[in-house]
Amino acid sequence: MYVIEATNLTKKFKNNTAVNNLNLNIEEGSIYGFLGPNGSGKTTTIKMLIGLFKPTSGTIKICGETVHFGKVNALKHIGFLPDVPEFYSWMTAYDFLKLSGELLGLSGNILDTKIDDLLQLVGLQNNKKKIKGYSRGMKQRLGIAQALINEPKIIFLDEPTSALDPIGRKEVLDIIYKLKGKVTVFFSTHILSDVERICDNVLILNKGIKVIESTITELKNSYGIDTLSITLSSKEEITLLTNRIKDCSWVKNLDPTETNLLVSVTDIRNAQKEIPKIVSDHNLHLRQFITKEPSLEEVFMQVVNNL
Ligand SMILES: Nc1ncnc2c1ncn2[C@@H]1O[C@H](COP(=O)(O)OP(=O)(O)OP(=O)(O)O)[C@@H](O)[C@H]1O
Repeated sequence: MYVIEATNLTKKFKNNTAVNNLNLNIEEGSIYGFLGPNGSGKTTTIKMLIGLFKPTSGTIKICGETVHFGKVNALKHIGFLPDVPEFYSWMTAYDFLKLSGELLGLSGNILDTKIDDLLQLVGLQNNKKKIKGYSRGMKQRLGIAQALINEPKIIFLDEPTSALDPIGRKEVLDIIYKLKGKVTVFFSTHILSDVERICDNVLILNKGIKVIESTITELKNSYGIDTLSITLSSKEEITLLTNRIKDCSWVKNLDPTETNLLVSVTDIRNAQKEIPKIVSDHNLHLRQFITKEPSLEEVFMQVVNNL
């Protein structure tokens, strides 16, 4: 079942088309990576999907209910963590979640149990500090807890890891991953390794237009450039191998450094057959031969730069 459906969604700001004819069909329970460079229209899309921006044209359905700008009917299904979340800094995490729950009409033991579970989920269960003493990572984790307080079917996370250090990012990604299958996560970012770690499907947006939508594996298979890393025993051997293969049709790029050669190839099977043969024919000392999968970052750069 699709929990987010957008049809021909467009948003114009005067002459600037921030989102252009975007179609989305997002499956329940998935972690959906919404990728794009700065200014590509990610936040504008999210704001339309959650009813904060009125689309110039197009329709949106959340869990089957049409989103009408200014009406809250479909919003009961969603939670939202903005890119820069705001908190009452004098409160503790518990106080803040209690207030958030009460504003949504929750109370008593039900709310207390929910708060305990959420604090546990985001690793803030024993924290008695006021929010003003929180790190950015702790604030993002509290923001995720707040977005989940009304047991939404979908949470929208707008660049939740962008301002975090590697440890903070890992903590946030681990929490998001734990939600897999339980809540649909719509996760916008420009940090590609984060998407690679946790997302099922990705969409790449560029200048408001959907460029690609697929699984990460399909994306890498279709657009990735494979690389071979070859280690020999001397610089002379690397120079010889570089000269022998530089004109082969399957070589896209060569990057020799001392005893190592990185070869980007267009036809991995041919490269895997021919390079060991050349190494053997010239009696070179092969110390390492590794096939490196393309990273999502390389794929992204290729897709966006080829437009
Ligand atoms: N309220 C607004 N008024 C006018 N233009 C806007 C407004 N909000 C966004 N824009 C423009 O729409 C385009 C898309 O912006 P948006 O913030 O959606 O991109 P983004 O992908 O979220 O970027 P970032 O990663 O930098 O947050 C940009 O050209 C931006 O200047």
